[in-house]
Amino acid sequence: MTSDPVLSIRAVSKTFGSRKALNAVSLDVARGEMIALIGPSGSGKSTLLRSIDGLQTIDEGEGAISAFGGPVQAKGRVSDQVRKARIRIGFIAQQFNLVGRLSLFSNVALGSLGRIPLVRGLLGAWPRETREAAMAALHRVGISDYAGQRANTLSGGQQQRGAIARALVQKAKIILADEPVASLDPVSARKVMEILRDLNASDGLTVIVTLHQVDYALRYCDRVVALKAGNKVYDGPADALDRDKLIEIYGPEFEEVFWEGAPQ
Ligand SMILES: Nc1ncnc2c1ncn2[C@@H]1O[C@H](COP(=O)(O)OP(=O)(O)OP(=O)(O)O)[C@@H](O)[C@H]1O
Repeated sequence: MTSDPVLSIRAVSKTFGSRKALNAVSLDVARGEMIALIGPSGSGKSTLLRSIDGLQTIDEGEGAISAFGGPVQAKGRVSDQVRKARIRIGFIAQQFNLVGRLSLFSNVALGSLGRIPLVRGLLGAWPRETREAAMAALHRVGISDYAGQRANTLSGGQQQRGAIARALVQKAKIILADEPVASLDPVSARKVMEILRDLNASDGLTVIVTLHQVDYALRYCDRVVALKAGNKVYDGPADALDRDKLIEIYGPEFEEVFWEGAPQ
């Protein structure tokens, strides 16, 4: 890990009606970090991730988010340069977001849009470089055997790996994964987390992943950021997140957020 900041989040708030989903949250992320974003349901995790990708505007009047040194948004306005940042950010959602009637291969090749003309993508006339990149990405996540299969016939775990492969074809340097394992069985979930971890460790990708399973956060991530009711209540090493802190974040029922056993 180097200390180059790839993301800077400054005093970001987001209000929906009378509810403050984020309350003056600040966060710096260095290149090559793997961060778990945890917190109870409704604590603001998705809102923060979506704000980082410019998919969600933050409150007017304060706050700024930049990526790779360029602005994403500030004071309630998305920057007109947001595309420059977004092309290097891969967003992985809980519900896979593949185009069901297209093949896995086509879905992964779609990651190159933004670099090649849309019409070529729509016609499936992928340049050789894209075809090679798509197959390499499918190999990388271990599902190249399914390249020709329609996305809506793949298992959840395969679809999620496909979404990661698409981010690789996009040449993303940051992966924002919003509850990527929430709909998966434990074996598929672990595989997806291992792939994210490997992309982080071997390729130096910066990963921020929201998780409901705190044991996964502790096992796969070095740094944990916890939100509670829109406030950042923990930001530090995963191994310093002790029982008392977990009770503070989740309340006395905190053991329920562990899939495979809570620390004693
Ligand atoms: N588009 C929206 N309109 C109104 N309220 C919203 C909207 N998006 C989020 N919220 C509210 O903002 C708060 C934070 O939501 P968010 O989805 O960021 O939480 P979360 O921590 O990701 O939750 P979960 O773990 O359940 O996915 C919640 O109270 C939610 O109801």
